[in-house]
Amino acid sequence: QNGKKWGNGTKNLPPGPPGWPLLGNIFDLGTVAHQTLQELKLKYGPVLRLRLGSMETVVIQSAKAAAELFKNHDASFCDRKCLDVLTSHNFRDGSLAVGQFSPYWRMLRRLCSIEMMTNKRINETASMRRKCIDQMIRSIEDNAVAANARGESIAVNLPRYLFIMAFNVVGNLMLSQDLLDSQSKEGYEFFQTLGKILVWAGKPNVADFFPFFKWLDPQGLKKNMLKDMGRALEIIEGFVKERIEKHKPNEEKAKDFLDTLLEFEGDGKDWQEKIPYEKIIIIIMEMFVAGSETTSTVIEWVMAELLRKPEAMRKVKEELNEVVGVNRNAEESDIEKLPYLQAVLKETLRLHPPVPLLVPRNTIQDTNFMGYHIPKDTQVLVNVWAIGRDPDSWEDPLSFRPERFLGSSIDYKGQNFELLPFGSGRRICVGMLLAQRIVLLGLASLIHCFDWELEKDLTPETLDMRERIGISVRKLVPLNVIPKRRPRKVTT
Ligand code: HEM
Repeated sequence: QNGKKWGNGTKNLPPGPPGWPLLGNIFDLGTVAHQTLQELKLKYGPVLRLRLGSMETVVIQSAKAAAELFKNHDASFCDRKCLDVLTSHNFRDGSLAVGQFSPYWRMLRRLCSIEMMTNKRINETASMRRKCIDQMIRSIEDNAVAANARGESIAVNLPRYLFIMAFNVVGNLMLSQDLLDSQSKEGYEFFQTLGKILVWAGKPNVADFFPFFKWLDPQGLKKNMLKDMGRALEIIEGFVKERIEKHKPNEEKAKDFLDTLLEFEGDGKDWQEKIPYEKIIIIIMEMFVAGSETTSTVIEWVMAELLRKPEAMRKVKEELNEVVGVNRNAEESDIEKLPYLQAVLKETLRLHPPVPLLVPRNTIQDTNFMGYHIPKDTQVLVNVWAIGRDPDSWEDPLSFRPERFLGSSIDYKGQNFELLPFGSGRRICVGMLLAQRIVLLGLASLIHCFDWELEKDLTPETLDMRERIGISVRKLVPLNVIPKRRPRKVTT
């Protein structure tokens, strides 16, 4: 099919499988889309065209094509294609992540970048992250002690603890509050409701492929989303009201993100008024959706890879012993002195990017892309999972070898197109620097405080590394591991 002219017969659209009448290539996606798409690359090359029902889609699958997109065409590709379920309760209109490229989006993006992407602002909240990570370490230990006393296995379901930690970090940044402490019934309900929202948003929906089905909602996804998102927004609104009550004006308190949103009165450029209250609630909720599971999933994948590679785990521990020493906890200020741990994170993000196709883009105009015609309103997916495993970009791509990054300048900050777990360009993840801090300090603390062992019936060779699809790609089988306290002083 390469180079064949499609559609109106005059424009050179990218190649792709022929597909069924009406349905197009829906069945070509398989159950794990990023893996199936990688296989299609072998036949059709790195720029693939699919028709998903009535939705035109282009998939980018090589570092060279990604570089072309982000360096030369980012402006045409910087809108988002939005899932139908995410239009519930006008979510899209307030959202940064799936919002249309618009003055509102530009204003919000700038505001978030200042709050989350500048080292100065991130440094101001270092002790809060330390506190949330210490709480996690303590509760893993308490759980192990209690299980031991009951004569049960002390293995812990690690992703559960990680998710709670990441969720509380976001809660503190947004609202100066641990939402998941034992006191907060609403916090727990919000946490559970968010889990359901992630399920509804992660399921393929017929209404996205055939707008005609929107009103029918044959899978009931919109109905479920309306209910659960409605409840989640209600709970967030409750927290916001409570937090406004608590922080009286002129009181000396560290500013949180809610303060920033409430105080904003226009930027003299894209937005000249206050941010409407309903939008503030949506923005805060979105940060929980975008920031908790992604971050906790990465830590789980790193731990799983290290448990499969005892040699790499040993090197991480040695580095920590050398830099941090045995009598104190790791701090964020240690991170730059931990090059091996940083390399381990890069290698894990290369093999297990939690958002493997990035958040779908949408073209805002007809574009000539690498000699192909890409019409306006085409969904654009970038398969960073396939690019991370591409033998044209990586030597021995399927092996976990953190050493490949030692002495290399390749990073995941959007400039090296063979490694794009956070995307690139105008829509690059706005929480990237924050996520990096949480993940690296979380890992350093988990590994410095405990020796981790697999359960009796598992070996590094038999650890299950299959993927589970949702809004982020997690381990199908949650990592259950045994924490053994290292013989030294730990949490403060
Ligand atoms: C390791 C953890 C994370 C990963 C792997 C990740 C990944 C991504 C990716 C791939 C995108 C889309 C980028 C693109 O289209 O080019 C994105 C967007 C976004 N992320 Fe993250 N993310 C993580 C953590 C976070 C955190 C902690 C937050 C905030 C608390 C956050 C907030 C957002 C937002 C708001 C967007 C939308 C940006 C926009 O459309 O302008 N993310 N993230």
